[in-house]
Amino acid sequence: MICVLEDSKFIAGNAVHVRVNEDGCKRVAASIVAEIDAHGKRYETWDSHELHPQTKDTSTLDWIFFIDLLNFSFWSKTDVEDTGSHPERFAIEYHGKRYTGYWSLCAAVNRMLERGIPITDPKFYADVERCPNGLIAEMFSSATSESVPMLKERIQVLREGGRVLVEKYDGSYANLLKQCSHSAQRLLTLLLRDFPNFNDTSVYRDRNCYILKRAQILVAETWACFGGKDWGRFDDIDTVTMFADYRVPQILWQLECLDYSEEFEGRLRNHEQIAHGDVMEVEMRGCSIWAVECIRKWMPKYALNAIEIDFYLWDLAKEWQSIAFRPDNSRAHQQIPCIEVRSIYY
Ligand SMILES: Nc1nc2c(c(CN[C@H]3C=C[C@H](O)[C@@H]3O)cn2[C@@H]2O[C@H](COP(=O)(O)O)[C@@H](O)[C@H]2O)c(=O)[nH]1
Repeated sequence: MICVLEDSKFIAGNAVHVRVNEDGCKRVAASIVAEIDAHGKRYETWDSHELHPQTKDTSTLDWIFFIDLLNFSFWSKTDVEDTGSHPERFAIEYHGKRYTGYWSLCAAVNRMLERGIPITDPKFYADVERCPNGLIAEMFSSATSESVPMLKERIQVLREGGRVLVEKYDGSYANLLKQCSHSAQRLLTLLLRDFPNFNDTSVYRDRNCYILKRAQILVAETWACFGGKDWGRFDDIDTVTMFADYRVPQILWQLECLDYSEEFEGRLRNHEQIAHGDVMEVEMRGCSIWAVECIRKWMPKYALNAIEIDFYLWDLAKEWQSIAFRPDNSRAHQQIPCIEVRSIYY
């Protein structure tokens, strides 16, 4: 039985280097409530992002699956200040604009589709003859001197994802969804059973803990893209947790929802590359999931689920990154580097 929530509660209850700050979570809950009072719900804006597909059909499903196979590790060793716009950090040029981070992935995929290459069709990217490694490398051809991180691993993950969809689900994500009876937990179970690359777990104090960042964001983007209906209908969507990436923990610390030990904060500020599975990394990821659950419980006025809070925090983190808050006396304006872990899981 998969239970990310129970595992994150276990991690948060035993963590030494990361602490969930209830007062900070309460303050953030109040600020999200104020934001919704003023501007309405944010997650309903999935379509508003210019690089997200506007059509709502099975090709959109295959776009989302393709993206969430590759949705990991875009942080840059070149852009040390993490401005997102360092002139030499890996970037994809598309329609005259440069995209970095997660958006570079979306731009790279859309650029291929516009060239008439069916890159998101599982039958295509599973086929080494029709879709050789060089074509995938070409998809990620950078506008700068830095190339996409982990290209070799991205190709391996793509081949596995495409092969399993072809062999078990007749070459489409839609057929996988059809076997889930509108259950997010059923989808997570099938993803873990059939696609090893989604198996994002870590051992913490001898317990195997599920984190499942890319598997859960796949559910969430499917749900958000289709507005919770049709292909996006999941009757248990509220059981999906926040997705433990490297961007949301950063803003959770800035918003004082997470507190770090001096040792962990020092490792982050020294830009130490940390191994996936390091105890402090697992504590950061588990406590981030638990912090969002704490924010949720302080919002009786709006029954937001963890996905909606996550999307709000991620979009806010990207806004703050773009205006590069300079350090001032409040922690909210201090930058803290994202954790530097190279992993196919986030
Ligand atoms: N927890 C969480 N992690 C998310 C996202 C998204 C994209 N979400 C968009 C879609 C709908 C929403 O409204 C957002 O606009 C990407 N990531 C992760 O971040 C990292 C990339 O960061 P950077 O290098 O700075 O771009 C990488 O691990 C990637 O997997 C999210 O929403 N939540």
